[in-house]
Amino acid sequence: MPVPIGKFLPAVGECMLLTSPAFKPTTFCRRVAFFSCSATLKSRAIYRDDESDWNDPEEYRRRRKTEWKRRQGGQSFLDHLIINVRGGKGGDGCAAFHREKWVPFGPPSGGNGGRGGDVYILPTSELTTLSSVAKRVRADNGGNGMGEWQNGKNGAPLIIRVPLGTIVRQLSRDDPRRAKDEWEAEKESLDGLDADERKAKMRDKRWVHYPRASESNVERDTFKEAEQVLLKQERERRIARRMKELDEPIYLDLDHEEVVEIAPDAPLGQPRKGDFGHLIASGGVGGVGNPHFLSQENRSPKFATRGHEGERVTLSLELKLLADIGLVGFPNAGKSTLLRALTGGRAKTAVAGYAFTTLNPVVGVVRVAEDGTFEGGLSRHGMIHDETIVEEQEQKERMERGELADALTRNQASQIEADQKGYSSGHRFDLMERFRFTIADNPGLISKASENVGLGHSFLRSMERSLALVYVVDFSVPEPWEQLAVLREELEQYQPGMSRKARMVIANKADLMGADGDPESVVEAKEKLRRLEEFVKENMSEEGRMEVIPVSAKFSQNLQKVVGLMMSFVQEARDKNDS
Ligand SMILES: Nc1nc2c(ncn2[C@@H]2O[C@H](COP(=O)(O)OP(=O)(O)OP(=O)(O)O)[C@@H](O)[C@H]2O)c(=O)[nH]1
Ligand SMILES: [Mg+2]
Repeated sequence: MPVPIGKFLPAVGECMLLTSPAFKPTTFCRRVAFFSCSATLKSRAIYRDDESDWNDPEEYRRRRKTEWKRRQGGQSFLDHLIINVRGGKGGDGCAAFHREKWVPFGPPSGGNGGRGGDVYILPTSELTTLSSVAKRVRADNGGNGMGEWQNGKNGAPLIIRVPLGTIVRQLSRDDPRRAKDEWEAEKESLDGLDADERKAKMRDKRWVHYPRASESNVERDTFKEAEQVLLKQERERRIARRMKELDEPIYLDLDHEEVVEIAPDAPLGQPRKGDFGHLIASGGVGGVGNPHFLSQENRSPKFATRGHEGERVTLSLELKLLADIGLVGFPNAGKSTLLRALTGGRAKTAVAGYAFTTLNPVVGVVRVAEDGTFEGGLSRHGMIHDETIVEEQEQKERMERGELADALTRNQASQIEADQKGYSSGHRFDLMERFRFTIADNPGLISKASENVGLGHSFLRSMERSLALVYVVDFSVPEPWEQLAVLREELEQYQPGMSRKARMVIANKADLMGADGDPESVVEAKEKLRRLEEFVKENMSEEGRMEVIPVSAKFSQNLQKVVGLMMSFVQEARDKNDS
């Protein structure tokens, strides 16, 4: 039997909620009132710092998590990551002399150190998020040289795999998030030491001495000369590196998978160019063994050099999310609930009555049939999208009552639905599907987000590539248009012109309007909708005509229209991009 929810949505031409015969309208309405009330109260408590209950351990934990996220400044969103990369250190050269029977004073025979491993970055279609990328990456060190002219082995190259659509940028020197390079790190380690200690430490880092020869070595002219040469080369290397960082910092837009094709007639052993992707940090060169310092003046050099440190770079990785539509709204406006409703509960995004429940953008897929029916609207179980904790509790209770033992599987339920309606969700929808698009649910945006209030606004990066944006406002607050003005302002603060991408305003939680059945509150709700529409018309005309749609995400009401409009925005933008 169809049951109307509230009085307002039916009044604006909304459909009825179809329920199973076992459904009890009275309990249902009581539950609606209870949860919506608690949601509003809770959200207010979190908004105002002074009112929040710091003694509640659960709330305290949540606030700390949100605060941590905010301090990360967007670094810990899945689509943005800062990583420190280090090439492997070169292996040390060896100071040794050849010894064999009847040859007591053989020639110097220390081998050279191996090269440190290089670090490469490789785009691959096998990944879709940056979550598997480590924040600290370090390639293998080269092996040390050994006696009898044995050179150390080279460190293995290390490949960082990233999803297609990743932008790699090297952080500039003045960026506080950049890790120190090898010279800065050394300088820091010398802080607080006197001149002699510094010199000794610096030497120790660069030279390997034959056993018990270190003191005599440093007195010798040949060593002093070699040290001068080494320091000069190092200075030149440092200047060259810094110039390179300044003139051509790493910037890679990894949009295409690299297919390495080697000509069939290529000679054997030809290096497989591009196999590893793009070189981003080279490993340090290995140190040289003591034969390198053999000269007329020094017939038995008792020193060798250590391997160079590998290059250190700090990279910002940014994955351009490929969601067609981005939801923008205040915390608690119901963005996550809306995404769940549109995807029939398939998008796993947490819903709760406190601010900043969503900490990372989440993408869901909306599938639409020829006649405009969307998959989310078919799901019998997904009709009511309650808070995650409530759903879990219900599930638990059902399990304890043993109801789930006889419950139909998703496929069985789908089969019954298909028989009844001709349509069903899941794999069966594949046959009907004619159009699909993706929607990104985002963390809440609040006033002064551009000044890093709330979670800041760095997550908006994930919406830069969206084809269209949709505002979601909480229609049950006294003046929803105020939210709209703030959202628009914050989008502009993030990127001038970004608010022009907005195409529609969703006035969510419309079920709360006129829920008491009082005709006066229905009139009030209609008036509020009119004022919201007027506000949009007067203040947001730059974006073109924007529809204001009252919906109830929680009860999946009026979503058909929303899907229809979203589909047309996406289609239009795709056509434009193609032409
Ligand atoms: N009555 C009613 N409540 C809703 C509706 N949509 C969402 N809610 C409730 O509003 C609260 C917030 O919902 P969320 O979906 O977590 O809101 P959000 O915008 O994702 O919030 P953040 O992730 O914090 O930005 C929850 O208690 C929901 O149950 C709706 O249409 N009607
Ligand atoms: Mg959310």
